[in-house]
Amino acid sequence: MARTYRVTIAQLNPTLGALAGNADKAHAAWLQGRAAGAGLVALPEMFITGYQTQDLVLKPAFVEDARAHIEALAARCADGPALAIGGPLYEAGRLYNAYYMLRDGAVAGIARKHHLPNYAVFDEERLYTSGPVSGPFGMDAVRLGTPVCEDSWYEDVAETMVESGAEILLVPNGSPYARNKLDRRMGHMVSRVIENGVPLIYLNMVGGQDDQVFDGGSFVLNPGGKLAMMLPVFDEAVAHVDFDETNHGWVAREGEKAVHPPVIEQEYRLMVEALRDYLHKAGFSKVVLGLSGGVDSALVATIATDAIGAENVRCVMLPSEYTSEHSLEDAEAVARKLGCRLDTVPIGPARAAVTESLAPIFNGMAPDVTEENIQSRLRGVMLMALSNKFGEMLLTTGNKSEVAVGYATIYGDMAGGYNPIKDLYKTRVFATCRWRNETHRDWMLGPKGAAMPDRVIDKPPSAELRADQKDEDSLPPYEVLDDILGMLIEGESSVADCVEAGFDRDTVKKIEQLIYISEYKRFQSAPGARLTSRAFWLDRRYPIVNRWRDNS
Ligand SMILES: Nc1ncnc2c1ncn2[C@@H]1O[C@H](COP(=O)(O)OP(=O)(O)OC[C@H]2O[C@@H]([n+]3cccc(C(=O)O)c3)[C@H](O)[C@@H]2O)[C@@H](O)[C@H]1O
Ligand SMILES: Nc1ncnc2c1ncn2[C@@H]1O[C@H](COP(=O)(O)OP(=O)(O)OP(=O)(O)O)[C@@H](O)[C@H]1O
Ligand SMILES: NC(=O)CC[C@H](N)C(=O)O
Repeated sequence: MARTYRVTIAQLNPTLGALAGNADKAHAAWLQGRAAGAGLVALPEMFITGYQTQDLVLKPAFVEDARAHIEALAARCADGPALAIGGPLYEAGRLYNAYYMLRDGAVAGIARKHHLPNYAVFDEERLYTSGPVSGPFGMDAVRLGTPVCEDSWYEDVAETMVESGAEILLVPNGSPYARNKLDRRMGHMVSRVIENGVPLIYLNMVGGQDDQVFDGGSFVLNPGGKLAMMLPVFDEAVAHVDFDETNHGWVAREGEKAVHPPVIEQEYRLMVEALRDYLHKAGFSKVVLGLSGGVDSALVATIATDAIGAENVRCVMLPSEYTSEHSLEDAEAVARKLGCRLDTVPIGPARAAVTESLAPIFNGMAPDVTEENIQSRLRGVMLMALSNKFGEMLLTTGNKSEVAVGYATIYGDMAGGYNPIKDLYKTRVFATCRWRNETHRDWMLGPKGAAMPDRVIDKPPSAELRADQKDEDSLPPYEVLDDILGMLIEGESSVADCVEAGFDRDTVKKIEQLIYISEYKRFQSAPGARLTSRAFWLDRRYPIVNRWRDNS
């Protein structure tokens, strides 16, 4: 009689360092798999520790603790299916990124990651030794090869495993979202099944860790590359994959095929998940932010409301003499539509006190950006006071265009613990606001309908730090700025490339200069949700002091 084999895959959200909690999640998935008659329950890469551990994994006590939790999990899961889970392995003076097979109460086998990613946000060569390519795990009915994440982006590991008998490939991943990443993953995995003629399970985790968000989207391919199953993005899911033995080897039965939403929705969801996980995993349940009546803080307030609910979001209007009537009205309208609390804290009296204190030293000097920045810093002082008093994390609101050119006040509006829109260019801020105004999904805790009035989106952006100030007094229009930034940052293009593309050379040189001289601001800035493969922090590491300029 033809045999069948069931693998339960657990697309779950670990918390970095919460070893016992992650083990409990793995155990709960194992119970589901056991109840469903699975032969194996599989979890993603480094699930016991959470991913990415960065240098924490260089601490021997952490690795020993992770190993102890894996062994305890093996004992808990003795009576039922095998359990496969990622974790670190310290062996003969070397550290590996490993995938453990637990069976009959013990560690039955270990695969060691061979290809260590060492680009973008990954530094695995700094942390781990490249392992030898292992042969397959012999399970009850099948032989299973387990290339770990990056291993499956190359031909050799899967090929060697299949040559040594693997009949099914199971790829555990810690693969964070970046724009169009699913196409890249799919391209690599289709190549592996076509080259090797065996089915493949691609298993990713979900959830936010610092700036990165693991987007799930686990899937199953049959030989030839046909999709047999697709799980949703961002949701936790435990699914059963059934394989039938045929004359041509194992074939996965067709199952759920989730259709993933368009990029604008995925990225909005990502910013929501990133913020919620950052707060909850760090032990916060509430936030505070300055709501200016402008579009950036309106979007951040909306993301926060969708992530943790209006009752946990405090908005604060901190007007000065330059705050326009429409800003007051717009801040009020946004908070009302979202259902958030809005407090008003005028900064005039504090500003007068600072001006008076500094007057003897500034005597005879004309006002300049110093006085503008004092206002911004006083807002930071007030907002951090509220944060301290009420235990609400301060959100900062600079979009990627501003962060790129340093258009923000250090220790002023840059004050804050997390920036949900740090990797979202201003032109995308506008598009995202329009999209959210027209769209509501079950996972949004905020209200249906337009939370951001048209005027908030359509008015010319202004910092309102002096009379009649507009962003375009200091910067090119955002459509132009964002295109140039896209070339200089995402594309690493030269100044000559930008001129060739039709941009004015003086404008490009000015933007280049602003990017380089604001490196110190980004170094001191809050982390934020990573959307692209060129987000500020780990993807792009530039020197702070740098006198090179591109004279092309
Ligand atoms: N390489 C370096 N390494 C370390 N520190 C460095 C530095 N270069 C300057 N600095 C320090 O940084 C200071 C200059 O930076 P900073 O004080 O931020 O001042 P700055 O960048 O000159 O001014 C802030 C700009 O952001 C604009 N803006 C836009 C949007 C919103 C807001 C807002 O506040 O709401 C502001 C504002 O209109 C103004 O043009 C220097 O005085 C110096 O202390
Ligand atoms: N009057 C204000 N009341 C409350 N917060 C303010 C006020 N002005 C500025 N802020 C805070 O400082 C941030 C930067 O402000 P600013 O208005 O200068 O720049 P922006 O990038 O155009 O942001 P926004 O689009 O939110 O106005 C705002 O997003 C907000 O969090
Ligand atoms: N965990 C990993 O090996 C990450 C690198 C991997 N290729 C990715 O999906 O981004």
